Amino acid sequence: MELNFLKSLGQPTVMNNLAGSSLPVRSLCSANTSYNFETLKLSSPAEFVVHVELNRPDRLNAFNKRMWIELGECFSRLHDDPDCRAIVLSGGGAKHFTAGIDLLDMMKLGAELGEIDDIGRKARLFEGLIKLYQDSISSLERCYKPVVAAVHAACVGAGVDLITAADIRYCSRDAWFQVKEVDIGMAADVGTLQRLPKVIGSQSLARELCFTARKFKSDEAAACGLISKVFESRDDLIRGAVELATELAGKSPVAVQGTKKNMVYSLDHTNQEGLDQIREMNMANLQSEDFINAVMASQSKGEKPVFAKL
Ligand SMILES: CCC/C=C/C=C/C(=O)SCCNC(=O)CCNC(=O)[C@H](O)C(C)(C)COP(=O)(O)OP(=O)(O)OC[C@H]1O[C@@H](n2cnc3c(N)ncnc32)[C@H](O)[C@@H]1OP(=O)(O)O
Repeated sequence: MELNFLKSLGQPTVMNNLAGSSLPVRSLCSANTSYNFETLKLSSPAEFVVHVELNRPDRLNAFNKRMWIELGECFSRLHDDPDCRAIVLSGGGAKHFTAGIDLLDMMKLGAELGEIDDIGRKARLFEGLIKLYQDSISSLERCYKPVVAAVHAACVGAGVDLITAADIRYCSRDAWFQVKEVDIGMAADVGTLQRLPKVIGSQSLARELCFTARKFKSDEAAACGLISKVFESRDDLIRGAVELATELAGKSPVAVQGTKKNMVYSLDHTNQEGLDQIREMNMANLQSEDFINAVMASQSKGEKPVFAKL
């Protein structure tokens, strides 16, 4: 392949940047000790990979207000963290991925609402809360780093909202899913109704699942495209998700993050708008050293390119 046009861009050559270069490497945990959350646990199982665990196992990882807030904060910080290139999201503890919204927390909210007489003021409180919860879920989508959701056992209500905002979904054989909102008397309002039909590509099935709130198991989730891989056990699931995230973290962050940005954008734009956006983006990104290094590494034998942090 003719690479002179790349050299003419005046970028560094692959030799400077192949594996074994002296680019400094920081692990997320040692470099950034400020990821301290009450409801989430973060670790770094591999270089540039962050494992986020929902961490309320004694409440089946149900979403209380604190968890909604911390989730949004966590993903918005990972978006900006150059030591993070790919994320695994799982439920901590052996029992379930998540039991959905914390119903005790909702009852507390009911008591708070009881103190307010006026419907207009009650409505304003709800508006703020729903927006907060919507933004929390959308933070996965807004984060440029790919998110691999790893689901075991129950994934109920808000759990489905959460995983449909992830990029890739894996699960263990024992996983089951339920868009439970209708059965607690509400229309789902933090993402499932928007994202699930697009994820599974069937309005008919999505509406059936949302209207009936029926449970569906891992085999059906895989058959309809909600899940792209099923593992026999939870340990295998986490291993598989970390392996995938590690593979993604080894690739050019300019390329991977640009790909996510454009695929998310293209979900609710026309093909032409998507093409316009990627053209604008690649006007800059094709001048990145990542492009040159990746192309040259693909021509060399077995050498893995090393990419600078982003
Ligand atoms: C503005 C709002 C936006 C967001 C909306 C989101 C909506 C939703 O998420 S709708 C779905 C709400 N969740 C549920 O309805 C799930 C209720 N729980 C269950 O169905 C079962 O607990 C489950 C199948 C998840 C697990 O069953 P398992 O037999 O394994 O456990 P249990 O013995 O039932 O539960 C153990 C203890 O956990 C408590 N618990 C379960 N779910 C919740 C929850 N969602 N919130 C708070 N606490 C929960 C359960 O009461 C047991 O407590 P204890 O008796 O004190 O041990």
